[in-house]
Amino acid sequence: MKKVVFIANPVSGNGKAKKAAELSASILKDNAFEVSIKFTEYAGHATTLVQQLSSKADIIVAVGGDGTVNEVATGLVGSKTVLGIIPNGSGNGLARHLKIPMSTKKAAECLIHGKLQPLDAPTINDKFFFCTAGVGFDAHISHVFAKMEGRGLKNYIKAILKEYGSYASQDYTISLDDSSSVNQKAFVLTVGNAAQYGNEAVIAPNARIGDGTLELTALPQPNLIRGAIWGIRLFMKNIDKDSSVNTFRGKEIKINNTAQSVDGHRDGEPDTWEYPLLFQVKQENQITVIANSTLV
Ligand SMILES: Nc1ncnc2c1ncn2[C@@H]1O[C@H](COP(=O)(O)OP(=O)(O)OP(=O)(O)O)[C@@H](O)[C@H]1O
Repeated sequence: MKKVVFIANPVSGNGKAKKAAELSASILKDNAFEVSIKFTEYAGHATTLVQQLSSKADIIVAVGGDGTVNEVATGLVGSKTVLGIIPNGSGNGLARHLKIPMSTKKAAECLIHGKLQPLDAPTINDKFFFCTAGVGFDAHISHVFAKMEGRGLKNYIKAILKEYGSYASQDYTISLDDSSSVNQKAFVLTVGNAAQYGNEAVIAPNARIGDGTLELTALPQPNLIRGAIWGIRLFMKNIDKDSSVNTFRGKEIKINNTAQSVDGHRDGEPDTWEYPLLFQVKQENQITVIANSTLV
């Protein structure tokens, strides 16, 4: 009998994780899986729980958003235990990339009938990310959003509209693998392991989760019209086709700036890093995830 542990973040998705964990656990139990549920008690707890439990489980399922998925997946690096996801956040970028349904019942069925896929575990200055990470306006928004009361898409859009006019592009130098560096003035620099931020907003359309490379998308300072076009292109999944946008690809991406440190984001959660920034994929860190399709 396969052993499945659900790790649910009770604060994700405005508190709906308990119900989602219980419903999905009961569906797996009815299909002859041995199930248990653990709830996180603080930020970072999911990684500790996974490190304690992974040797006793076949599958560990993150019930939450990308922040919870990040913590569970981080704990799985170096183990053979498979990652499952019951999406319960506001963006659910990695779950959407994996075509996992947003309905809890269907996502639970996907845990039973889905396909195993290799998932790279890239790092930014030695901290893992699985979906996207980067610096610039989106990272700034993740820091502003973290200080707001309440979460959800509505608050996220509120933060974007409030900060848009006052945020200025920065000068960066970018080097890929062993190549020489290029100078890039950018409003947003996002590194994709998976393609999207969440909510089907695709910032790195050619990112593939198990191909051992990262895709960097650089957006210059936009005017209002350009910003609106990018908004449409994110959802049309073709931001890379815009003539103002530069994309880069590598196993190792270095980003530097004259500042000492920078506010970044890892899988949508705010983080602060020292320059130079090193985004890196290593084959030995790859884990396995349950997807709804092989086209990831
Ligand atoms: N018990 C807890 N109390 C407070 N914070 C927690 C707890 N468990 C986990 N967290 C933190 O909650 C944060 C948000 O979690 P998560 O990203 O899963 O949900 P979300 O913000 O609703 O979804 P999304 O990232 O898709 O917007 C994570 O950074 C995680 O570390």
